[in-house]
Amino acid sequence: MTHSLTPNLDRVAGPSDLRNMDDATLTAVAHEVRSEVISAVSQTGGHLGSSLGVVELAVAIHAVFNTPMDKLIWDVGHQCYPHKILTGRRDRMTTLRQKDGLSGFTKRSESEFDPFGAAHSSTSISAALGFAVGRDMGRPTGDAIAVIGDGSISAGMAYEAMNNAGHEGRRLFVILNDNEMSIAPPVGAMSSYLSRMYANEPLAKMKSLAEGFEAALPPPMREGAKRARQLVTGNLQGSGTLFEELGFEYIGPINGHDMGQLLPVLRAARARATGPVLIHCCTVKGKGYAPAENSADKYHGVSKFDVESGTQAKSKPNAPSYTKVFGDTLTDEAARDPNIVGITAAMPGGTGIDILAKRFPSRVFDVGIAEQHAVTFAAGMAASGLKPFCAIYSTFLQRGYDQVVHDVALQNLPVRFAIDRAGLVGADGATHAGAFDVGYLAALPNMTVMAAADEAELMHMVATAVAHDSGPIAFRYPRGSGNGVQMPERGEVLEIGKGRVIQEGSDVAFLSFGAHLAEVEAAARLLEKDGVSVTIADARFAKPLDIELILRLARTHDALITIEQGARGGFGAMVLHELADRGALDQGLKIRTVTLPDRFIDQASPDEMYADACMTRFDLYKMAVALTSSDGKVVPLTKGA
Ligand SMILES: Cc1ncc(C[n+]2csc(CCOP(=O)(O)OP(=O)(O)O)c2C)c(N)n1
Ligand SMILES: CC(=O)[C@@H](O)[C@H](O)COP(=O)(O)O
Ligand SMILES: [Mg+2]
Repeated sequence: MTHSLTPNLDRVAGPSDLRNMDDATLTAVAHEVRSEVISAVSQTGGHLGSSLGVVELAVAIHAVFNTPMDKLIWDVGHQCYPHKILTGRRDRMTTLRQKDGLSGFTKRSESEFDPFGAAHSSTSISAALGFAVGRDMGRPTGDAIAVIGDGSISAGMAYEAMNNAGHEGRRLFVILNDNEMSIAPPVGAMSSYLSRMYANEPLAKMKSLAEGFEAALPPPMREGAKRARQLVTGNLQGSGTLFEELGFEYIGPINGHDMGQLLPVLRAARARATGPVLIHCCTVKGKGYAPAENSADKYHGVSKFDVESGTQAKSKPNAPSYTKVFGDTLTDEAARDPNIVGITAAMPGGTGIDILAKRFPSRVFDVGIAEQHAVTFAAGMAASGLKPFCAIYSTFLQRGYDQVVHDVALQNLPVRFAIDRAGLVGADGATHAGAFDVGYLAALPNMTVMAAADEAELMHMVATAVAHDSGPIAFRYPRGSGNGVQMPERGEVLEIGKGRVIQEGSDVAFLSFGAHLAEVEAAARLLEKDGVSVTIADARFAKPLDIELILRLARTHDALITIEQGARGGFGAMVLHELADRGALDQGLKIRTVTLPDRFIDQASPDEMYADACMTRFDLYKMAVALTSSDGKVVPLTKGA
């Protein structure tokens, strides 16, 4: 007879089962959930460290609150793996972040236990407050609980929400999961403030509990709470934390791995709260798995790994990553130009800004998860005469859009936007797909927008951005490694608004913008086998466009196809506007725009996602054949269907 390694977890089909368990069994369940998370992520890769840090929290919250009637909202959602295991998705954990599998984040369409989707940070308190208002206005919904990390609570949205929640005074629970880590070590005054809050206090003590909460706690904790409050505030009224000033009842700090603290505190809070409550839990990122706890990044995001040793299976790339090429090139440029500075919003490693920071630490600014501030901060620097490189992933820059419009473009300030993770990124799925930046940037007066076709082009674009002092400029490049092309010694300054012709043909012209060029070249090889003569051009710029080149391609070919790794409303749309305005579409030109479809694409490998988007070489080939065939029959792509 075989014994299950998870006898207690095996009894949990859903959170309601937790509510019939005693505290010791809940502790045992947490232990088993932790091994289950490690085992699943070792096979799939994913956000391990953050998930390991909230195992006890997930068990305790589901045991105390009445989910799914009560709405549990995980900020970012990257720590939701224990929650998924406990909410009926245990048997699908090895499909995490894969095509047709479980999302790596919370997702409304996936489970009734995911009341609000996430992946971008700092939205949970706003959403929870929305649910609280819904409840108070008679909607069939219970309590609202937001769990937010110390990194994510540094963002403006979280304060906007707390400011509003304190004013509303509605019953609402915010659990601050404070592990003293963002992706990188957290930065900023808020992070220092949180550290000070528990630096001198044993975790078991309560700093400031209202009388009602204290009374509801078991006697030893009640005494500890009172004592701690007196110690810190000198009186029993005990106000003074930032959260209290914002109108929250503050409970904590407590040890977020000790069920003996978590369960009574949550029960007391649930029994007594009348307004917004903030429960400050101290946790350890990577808790319970030594390789994670001991690593510098706490295994924030890992690839598949060997559980015994913690060694991750990382394939050796044939070419440097775009991120590294950007970081190295910017550092070389910065060595020549002391006005260059770098800005990142909590992603120093992800953006390659850490390379610049290593060489010129005083010229790099990590502002925390604060993209809006990052953009306006960069605008101020540009106004002062510096050359700021604001390096932000395409999707996260969405959060700073008004700042790009109002503070940068409108004032024509030369902020350089280095837009990493452009296009489809794979396992993080739709929330992280860099689909919209070309559309939202190219729409802006004064803005110059470039996309790198390969890593050498990226070097040229960094050099071009350094030289371009007359207004804002952006360049985009994808996640992952380059194509292994020959790299120049140094990037060349490109002529603004000029594309390049890769090969001349006569039947069909592919006008590519950005990193899909290699796929376009592969399509051209297929077409040439069929005797179709193909021109390939790399537009380099979506704004300003190389009108001369585009008009020539339109005049001299039967068909023109634009290609970009972005949504509709981007490069292709800019080309169509220009051609239409110049009357070039009046003569029956066959033109098609290959873009991402008008729908969100779920997680899969980038190749699978581009196949789903009908953007493979075979799709391009079929489109070109249809456009150039003598009967003129067009085979429409199925995108958007
Ligand atoms: C708007 C936005 N910017 C950046 C990120 C990238 N990001 C994901 S998790 C994370 C760190 C979050 O830290 P914290 O909230 O403390 O959670 P922890 O990983 O420590 O559990 C960052 C910067 C994001 N998801 N959303
Ligand atoms: C949750 C989150 O937003 C980040 O951790 C993100 O998953 C990082 O993505 P990269 O792996 O592309 O840096
Ligand atoms: Mg953290």
